[in-house]
Amino acid sequence: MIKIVDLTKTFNNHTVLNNINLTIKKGELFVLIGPSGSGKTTLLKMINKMETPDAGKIFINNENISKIKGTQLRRKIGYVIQSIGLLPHMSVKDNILIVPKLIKMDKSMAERRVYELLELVELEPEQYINKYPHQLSGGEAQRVGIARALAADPPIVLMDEPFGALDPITKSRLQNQICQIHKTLKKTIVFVTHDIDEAIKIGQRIAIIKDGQIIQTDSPQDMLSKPKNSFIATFLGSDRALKKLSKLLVKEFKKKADYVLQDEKEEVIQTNKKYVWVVDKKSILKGWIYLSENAKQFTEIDHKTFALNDNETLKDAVSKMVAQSVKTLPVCDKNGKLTGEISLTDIVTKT
Ligand SMILES: Nc1ncnc2c1ncn2[C@@H]1O[C@H](COP(=O)(O)OP(=O)(O)OP(=O)(O)O)[C@@H](O)[C@H]1O
Repeated sequence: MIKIVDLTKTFNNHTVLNNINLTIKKGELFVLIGPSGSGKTTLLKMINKMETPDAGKIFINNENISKIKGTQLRRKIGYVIQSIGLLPHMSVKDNILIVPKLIKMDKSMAERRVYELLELVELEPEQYINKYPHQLSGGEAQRVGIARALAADPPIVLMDEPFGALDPITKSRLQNQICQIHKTLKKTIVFVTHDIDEAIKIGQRIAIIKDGQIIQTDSPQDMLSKPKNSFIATFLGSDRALKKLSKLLVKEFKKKADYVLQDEKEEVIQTNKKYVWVVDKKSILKGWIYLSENAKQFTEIDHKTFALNDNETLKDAVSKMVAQSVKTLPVCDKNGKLTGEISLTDIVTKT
């Protein structure tokens, strides 16, 4: 959908982007990451013609954007920036309505859209619609910024370090929201950040840019498994094996768990296994039995704190194993029903 061909940009004899080639697929959440000054913002701004290239071309849906007027192009591309850029004298509603008004969207449809979008970014419409930017927290203002970028239903949204200034908890919530919005609306999102954890968390593909050149483009998993060179490996961090685990879900790695019914736990016989899970008649996890050569020891457990659920990551699994000093953990559904188990050996050998 967005094709960048041999793109070069120079500011005052300094080549900021050097022969960039990149294709971003339709509906993809694509992350551009790199050190400060590496040219990320400049590249983003060229996609919506806020900057013009010195050489090279950009195609959107096979159309060369040099043939499209900047103002016209920008109405079809949402743009979210770190400093948010909400107009201070306008209410939340009027800020969101800026582009719908410009494109002369039907008034009642536009107003309905404001409600829909505020709900989408999890801001209660009645509570926020008439507020002014100075009455919002940083996270709320950023969510209004996202709603505004989506107001005219653009197929592409560019996001330039949108969560850079937020505290870690708000940042994490908004990252989850962006992933959810991306899943629901299926927009093409180009997201600039210099936070590698953010890139790995939200990106379907990541391009790492350095001194105006793209060094590697890959899915987070592939990049973490096979960094192309030492710059990428350093950029990904010495804990990149753990980061890789943060992209893998328990449900994809769990295996069948052996169990006995609570009422029959006295009858457990020795096997070559060191333990067996204990469940009640409804398959709710109640504990485990440690089986040694000459003893059987039952330990009661609370599935809420001890077990994993399907949507936790393998990083969560390892962290819980370390915290609980065990090498295997049960996996339960939300009611505590045992659905499998996961072992440290499996994590180490299969990832
Ligand atoms: N309009 C401009 N005029 C002159 N130099 C510019 C202009 N815009 C950007 N630059 C320079 O181009 C280089 C790349 O800037 P850019 O903002 O694209 O980097 P970035 O990777 O987004 O950095 P950061 O992560 O710090 O935001 C920098 O050296 C910057 O000073």
